[in-house]
Amino acid sequence: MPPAVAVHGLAKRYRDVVALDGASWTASAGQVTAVLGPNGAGKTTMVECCEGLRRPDAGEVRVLGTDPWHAPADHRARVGVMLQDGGLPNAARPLPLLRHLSSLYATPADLEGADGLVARLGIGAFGATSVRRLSGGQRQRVALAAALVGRPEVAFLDEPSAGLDPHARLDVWDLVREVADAGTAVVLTTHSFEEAERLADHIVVVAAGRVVAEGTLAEVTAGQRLEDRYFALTRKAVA
Ligand SMILES: Nc1ncnc2c1ncn2[C@@H]1O[C@H](COP(=O)(O)OP(=O)(O)OP(=O)(O)O)[C@@H](O)[C@H]1O
Repeated sequence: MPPAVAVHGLAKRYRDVVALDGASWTASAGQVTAVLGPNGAGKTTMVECCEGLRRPDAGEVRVLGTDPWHAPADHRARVGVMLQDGGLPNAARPLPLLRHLSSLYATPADLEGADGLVARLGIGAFGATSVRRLSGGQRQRVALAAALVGRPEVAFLDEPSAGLDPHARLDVWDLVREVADAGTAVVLTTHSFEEAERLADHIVVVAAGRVVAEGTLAEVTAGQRLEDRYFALTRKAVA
């Protein structure tokens, strides 16, 4: 089976800033792929190119076999997206928003059942509060539910657990694992070694716009701690 996400030689500049400099990696169905790298390494730019939100300058991106920049609406319906800033409308209230999004899909995920996204992510407690009044962690939970409500075949999650309290982090990890086990290719960016170690089937380390390591945890770490390997791989790029 071809990879759900295939990125080859991806390059992107913003004026005189080289954000991506020939990055190549893949992500597979049924796996959690964690993308790690220092601030400014190019992770968000890379994921945005995969989401069809940014046009690459060079290289090739295929998501479910399709070029996301030119993808039709039916492709976008197969892809879940959680942006770093949440990307939620400020005036919306979480429950009506999620119900609306759910109604756009033929076979949405369970939203309000006992084991639905609202209960799993503790959204009920603030389901009627407008997004602008939510805490950062509450917004993130709503954004994650919005990304998953359509049962996507590929889910791009930009730092899904950053800033969450320890209980919420565990809830998010359990949910992400289940979603991947059900067949979704989950691609998440993270700065957490613990998150990558506990959750990732596949790890991509990015530094200065290039992929400096890719593989299973065992392949990437080669017997070292992930943290130590990460510093060795990325130190030169941020120096
Ligand atoms: N819209 C933009 N205009 C100009 N420069 C940008 C823009 N977006 C990102 N950059 C630059 O591109 C580089 C890569 O940024 P990007 O956000 O992709 O990194 P990142 O790895 O996601 O970082 P972080 O871990 O801080 O989220 C950085 O130097 C950043 O300043």
